[in-house]
Amino acid sequence: MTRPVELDLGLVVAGHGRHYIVETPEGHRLICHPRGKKSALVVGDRVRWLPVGGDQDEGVIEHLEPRRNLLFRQDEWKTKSFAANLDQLLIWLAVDPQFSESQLTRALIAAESAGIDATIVLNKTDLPDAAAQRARLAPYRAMGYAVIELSLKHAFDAASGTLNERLAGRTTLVLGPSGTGKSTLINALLPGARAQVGEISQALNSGRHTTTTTQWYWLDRATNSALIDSPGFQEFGLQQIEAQQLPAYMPDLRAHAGGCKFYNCTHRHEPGCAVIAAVERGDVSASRWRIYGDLLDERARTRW
Ligand SMILES: Nc1nc2c(ncn2[C@@H]2O[C@H](COP(=O)(O)OP(=O)(O)OP(=O)(O)O)[C@@H](O)[C@H]2O)c(=O)[nH]1
Ligand SMILES: [Zn+2]
Repeated sequence: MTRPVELDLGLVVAGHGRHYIVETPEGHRLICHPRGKKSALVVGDRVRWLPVGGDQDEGVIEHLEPRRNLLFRQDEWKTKSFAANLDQLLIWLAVDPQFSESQLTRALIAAESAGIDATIVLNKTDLPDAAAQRARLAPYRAMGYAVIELSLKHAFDAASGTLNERLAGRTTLVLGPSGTGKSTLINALLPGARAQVGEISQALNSGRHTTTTTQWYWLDRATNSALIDSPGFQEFGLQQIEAQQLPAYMPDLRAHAGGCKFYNCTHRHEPGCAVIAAVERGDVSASRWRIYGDLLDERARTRW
C-alpha cells in the first residue's frame, strides 16, 4: 500500500452520507469516498487521498490523520460527531426563543470532555427579555465561561467586531438552537457563503441550503479562520461520559467536589457533601445541580 505521507492532504469540509467534500491545500474541492466500508469521517478531518481514474473531481480517502479533538454526542442508540480538530465551540443562544439550560450545560460538558474551549453567545439582546436571560447566564460567567452579548440585527457593527476578534485565526464550531440567528450570522460574516458551499455540496444536498448538514466556511482569503455550522443541538446525549466523571466537566461542581466527606460521593444526598453545601449557600446554582441530577438519572435508566 502507498505510504500515507506520499498521498495528497485534504480537509473534509462537508459530509453527505458516504460522500465527503474534500478541499485541497490549493482550495480545490472534490468528492471523495472512503476506501472500504468504514466511513466515520467528520468535517474538520485531515485526510490523505488518491485521485480516481485521473479525474481531478473525484478521489478515494486512504487514510485519516490523527485528530486533535472530536466533539460528539451519544444517546442510547447512536453517536453523532459534530466536527474534529476544533479550536473553540461557540454556543449560540438568543434571548428569544428562550434557551434550554439543560442543552447549554450538555454542550459545555461535551466540550470540556473533548478538551475544547467554549464561549457562550447571547444574541438578540435588543429584545425586552434580555435582562432575564442575561441573569440565567450569570452562573456561567461566574464559573469562568466567556459570555458575549450581541444584537446582530440592531447593533451589527459592534456584534461583528466582537465576533471577528473571537474568530480570527481559529477554527470555530457554532452550535445552537433554531431561530437564534445563526443564518443571519453566516450571511452577515460571509456574503459569499452560498458560493463557498459550492455546487457539489448543493447538488448532494438536493438543493437545500446549508443547515441540514455540517458545513465548513473560510472567513478569510488567507484561510486562517474558519467557521463550522452544524445542526443537532437538540437531544444532546452524553452517554459517552461516565457518571463519576460528570462533576469533573462541570467547573462549578468541580470547585467543591474535592471537599466531600466520601471520596465516591455522588453529590446528591450524602452527608458531608461539599457540593450540596455549596448549592445551599448559593455558590452553585440550583438549576445546575438539578441538571447534574437529571444526567445521573438518565444514565441509571439506560444502563439497566
Ligand atoms: N430582534 C432580533 N432578531 C434577530 C437578531 N438576529 C437575528 N434575528 C432574527 O431572528 C430570526 C431567526 O434568525 P435566523 O438567522 O434565521 O436563525 P437560525 O438560527 O439560522 O435559525 P434556523 O435557520 O431555524 O436554524 C430572523 O427573523 C432574524 O431576523 C437580533 O439580534 N435581534
Ligand atoms: Zn459530594
